[in-house]
Amino acid sequence: MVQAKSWVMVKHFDGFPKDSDFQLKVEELPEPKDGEVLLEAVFLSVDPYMRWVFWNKLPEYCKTAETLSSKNPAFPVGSHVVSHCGWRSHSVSDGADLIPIMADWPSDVSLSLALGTIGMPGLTALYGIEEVLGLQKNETLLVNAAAGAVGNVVGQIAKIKGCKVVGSAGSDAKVAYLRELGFDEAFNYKTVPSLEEALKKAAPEGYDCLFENVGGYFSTVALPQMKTFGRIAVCGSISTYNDGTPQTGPYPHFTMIVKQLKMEGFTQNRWQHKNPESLKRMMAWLKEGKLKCREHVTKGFENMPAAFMGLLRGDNIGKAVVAV
Ligand SMILES: NC(=O)C1=CN([C@@H]2O[C@H](COP(=O)(O)OP(=O)(O)OC[C@H]3O[C@@H](n4cnc5c(N)ncnc54)[C@H](OP(=O)(O)O)[C@@H]3O)[C@@H](O)[C@H]2O)C=CC1
Ligand SMILES: CCCCCC(=O)/C=C/[C@@H]1[C@@H](C/C=C\CCCC(=O)O)[C@@H](O)C[C@H]1O
Repeated sequence: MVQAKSWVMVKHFDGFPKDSDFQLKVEELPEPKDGEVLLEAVFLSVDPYMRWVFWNKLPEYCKTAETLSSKNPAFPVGSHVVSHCGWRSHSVSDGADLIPIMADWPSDVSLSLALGTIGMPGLTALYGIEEVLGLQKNETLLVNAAAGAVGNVVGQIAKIKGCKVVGSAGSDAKVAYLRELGFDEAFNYKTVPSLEEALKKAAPEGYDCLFENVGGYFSTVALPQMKTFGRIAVCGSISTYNDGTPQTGPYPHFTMIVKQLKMEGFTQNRWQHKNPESLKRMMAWLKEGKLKCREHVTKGFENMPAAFMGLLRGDNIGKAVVAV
């Protein structure tokens, strides 16, 4: 018998999540039956979409876990997987929801990156750029929440593709990090006197592509800065996730008509058939030093809600993860 800890939601979020919305539970797990495995979490992910998933109670939360005991030959004891079975320290799985960590994962690369650059957020960046935007060499790309898990990879891949990259982020330390990564222009959207002027100054020629992570006011100001026939990949709209009442206009349609813009929302799982090849490609970039990784690590399973709320507040530079 193993004692498993899990975080559950005891009250629906009302605006920004609070400590009292979460509760830590402890339960005894049964031994795995034939075909099952017992997993122990090594790293757990906190992601913005969990603000919604918690509410809908979808079994989506992601973690890397090690197999402790196994009655499923596909997952031998000591092997590592990405699992989607919740904010749990231990879980029993029949293997259906488990993704083995990429074969030949280098021993000097932390497994936590399977939740970040070499995982879901990295794939989001890659597919947003290649499948949605079709970004071309010498184009100018704008990305917001640029120092976060998805945004920093967006900027780095766009540089690999020979583009001019402008990033916005919410602190001077984040802006310094973007410059370190090779972004051509970066600014702190919280302290610039005018967002419109900052966007114009960074790219007087206008933007071919916008990788949209933030939405809301940022989007309203950025759209008129697009070039005619500009493309926008709507990946997220984090500035609206904690709104009690939905934000209302200005609405984008007039600008979209005048500028003849193309806007497409997406989730990265549309291209999951490409994941094995894509992850290999990104791991190669990482090993060649073309893709740098930074993480914001919170220690301790008991600190999951704090890590999650910190992410929504913008505490993280790079991917926010919890190390058990
Ligand atoms: N479509 C898809 O398949 C996926 C979409 N996403 C989306 O991509 C976006 C980025 O996710 P991810 O990289 O994991 O998260 P991040 O690591 O970027 O963390 C979230 C960041 O959002 C910024 N932020 C928080 N509140 C606001 C606000 N009110 N206005 C502007 N920025 C804010 C903060 O950075 P700062 O200090 O710069 O404000 C914070 O660090 C999210 O919108 C998410 O929902 C993520 C994964 C998959
Ligand atoms: C629900 C708000 C999602 C905001 C964008 C985002 O962060 C997407 C992340 C996806 C996530 C999808 C989760 C929920 C989507 C809607 C659920 C439903 O009702 O079907 C997960 O798939 C990982 C990211 O691709």
